[in-house]
Amino acid sequence: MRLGSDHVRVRVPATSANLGPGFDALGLALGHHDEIEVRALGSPEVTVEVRGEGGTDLPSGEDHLVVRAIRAALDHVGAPQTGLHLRCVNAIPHGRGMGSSAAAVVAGILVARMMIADPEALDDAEVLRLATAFEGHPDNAAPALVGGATIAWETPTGPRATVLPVHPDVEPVVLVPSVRCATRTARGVLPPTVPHRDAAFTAGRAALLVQALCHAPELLLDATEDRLHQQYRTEVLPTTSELVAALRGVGQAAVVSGAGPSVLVLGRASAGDRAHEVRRELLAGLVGSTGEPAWRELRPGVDSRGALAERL
Ligand SMILES: Nc1ncnc2c1ncn2[C@@H]1O[C@H](COP(=O)(O)OP(=O)(O)OP(=O)(O)O)[C@@H](O)[C@H]1O
Ligand SMILES: N[C@@H](CCO)C(=O)O
Repeated sequence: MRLGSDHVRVRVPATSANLGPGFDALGLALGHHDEIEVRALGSPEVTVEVRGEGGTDLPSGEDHLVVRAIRAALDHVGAPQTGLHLRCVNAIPHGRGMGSSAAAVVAGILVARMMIADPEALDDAEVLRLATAFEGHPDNAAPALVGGATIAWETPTGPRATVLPVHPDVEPVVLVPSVRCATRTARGVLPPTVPHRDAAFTAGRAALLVQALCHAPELLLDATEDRLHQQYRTEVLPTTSELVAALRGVGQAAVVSGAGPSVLVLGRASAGDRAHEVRRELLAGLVGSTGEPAWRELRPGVDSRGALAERL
């Protein structure tokens, strides 16, 4: 496979995985994006400029996650490697449960798709397969790639995903703390097995959640109950767990966003500003050690387009 373009741009959304009971399966694309512009260089060097999230703490060479994903995708289709210059404008917070790593990986693979002469060699099925190999699970990569709410699952021939028609009244709200928690840490506290009754309870809620998201948002509070992962994560996400419980106590469909520590509320646009006021009051009580606000609220909307890539 030869290269066909030396200058490409990709825009990729944040995502919230699990949505409560859909552990490693359900995900939702959010209207909050990273943008990456890449030029192939004649020389073998790699340079990375980052503005926004991660601007001071990401690697600036071959170890950068987007570069690693580009390299893996070029190798996958037998394309030659090349020097690269990346300009990243990052809005997705890192280590907060908003799918930053999946966004970086999907972006890198789509950069490779746009750079090669035959982009069909990296169709969506291949992109999801490669991204899942990086991530270990497809629940963030699927909505980052195709947008909207997705159910992703693994098969012997690779991961697959299907898009759900989200009811227009469903309004995602993300409460983002200033602290991070690595996904590896939040997966490390999960038990190897769970009681059968908890698995059965959660399977029923995951099925109900599909109906609630698509047709019956009034069921979202019941439908977002989970017994597979959130209770175990309290150990590493104590404030997140308290906030989820407090919000659920006042009728808001709050869950841990991805592996945390952010909280996702599946709100309703028709509910007006009262729900926002309740969240503002709860968050006002959560301040950092120096008195600064420790949490912020994002109302990003659902991204229904997924990642966009173009040759420049
Ligand atoms: N845009 C990016 N460019 C380079 N590396 C990134 C980028 N975004 C994330 N990363 C890497 O991924 C790490 C965060 O990944 P992690 O899986 O822990 O959290 P997350 O993806 O933000 O959350 P979650 O998977 O729970 O939604 C960062 O610390 C950084 O190393
Ligand atoms: N399903 C994953 C999402 C975060 O990558 C988890 O909860 O660990």
